[in-house]
Amino acid sequence: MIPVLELKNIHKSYRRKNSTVQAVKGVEFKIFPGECLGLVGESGCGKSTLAKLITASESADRGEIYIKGNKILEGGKNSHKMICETVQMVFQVPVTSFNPRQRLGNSIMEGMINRGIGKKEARDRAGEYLEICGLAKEYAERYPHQVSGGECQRASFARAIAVNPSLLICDEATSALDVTIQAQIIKLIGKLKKENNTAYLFISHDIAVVQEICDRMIIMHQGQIVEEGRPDEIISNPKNEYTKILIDSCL
Ligand SMILES: Nc1ncnc2c1ncn2[C@@H]1O[C@H](COP(=O)(O)OP(=O)(O)OP(=O)(O)O)[C@@H](O)[C@H]1O
Repeated sequence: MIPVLELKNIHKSYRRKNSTVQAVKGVEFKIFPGECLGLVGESGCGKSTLAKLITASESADRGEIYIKGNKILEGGKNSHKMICETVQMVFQVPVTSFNPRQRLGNSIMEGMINRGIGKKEARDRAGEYLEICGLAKEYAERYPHQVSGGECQRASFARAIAVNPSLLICDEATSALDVTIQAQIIKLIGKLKKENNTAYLFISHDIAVVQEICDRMIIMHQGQIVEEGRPDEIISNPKNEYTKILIDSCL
C-alpha cells in the first residue's frame, strides 16, 4: 500500500541572529490511508516544524517528503496543488486561520468551490459539515469573532473535512476544547477514518487522547524520534528514558 505521507531523513534548522537551532534531525515516518499517527513530545521538540514542512510552509534543509508516492518539490506548482488537494490542517487557535471579514459558511465553501462544486451545493454541504461537527447550520452566517473558541474549532474541522482530505494534520487541535466537545471531535475523527479512509497526523501533548484515537504514536525529543509503536504498548512498556519521563508526567 502506498503511504499517504512519507518523510525520509528530514532535517530542518532555523537561523537566529547569533545561533542556529536544529529543530528537526533526521526524522522519518510513514502514514497509511485510514491510519492515525500520534506525534507527541515536549514544547519545542519540533512537532509544528514537521507540520509546516509537510504543508510546504517551510522547506527542509535535507531529506524528502512524499505525498501519495509523489515527491514534494520545493516551490513546485504541481507539489503545491497536490498538497492543497490532499492535506488539510486544523490548528490549536483556529480563529486566526479564518478570514475575520468572511462568514464561517463562506470560508467552508471556499475549498469546495475551488474544487469545482457549484455555489448552491457548496452552501448546502457547508451546513451539513457544520452539523456533522456538532454545530447548527445557522453558524454558517456568523463571523469568526461571533463564536466561542470551541465552536470555531468545530467550524475549522468542518472546513477541513469539506474537501475530503486524504491527510488531516491536527496540531494541538483538541487541546483547547472542553472535554465534551473534545469527545465529539474524537468521535468524528474515528468516523472519518472508518468511512473516508482519512489518515491523520495527530500532534498533541495529551497522551491519553493519543492513546484513545491513534493507531501508532511517535515520541519526539529535541528534534528526533526516540520511540515509535502502538500507544498501548509504549505507554505500558516505554523503552526510552525520555518516553518514561514524559509518560510519568502526563498520566
Ligand atoms: N521561525 C522560527 N525561527 C527560529 N526558531 C524557530 C522558528 N520556529 C520554530 N523555532 C524553534 O525550533 C524549535 C522547534 O519548534 P516547534 O515550533 O517545531 O516546536 P513544537 O514541538 O511544535 O513546540 P510547541 O509544542 O510549543 O508548539 C524550537 O526551539 C523553536 O524555538
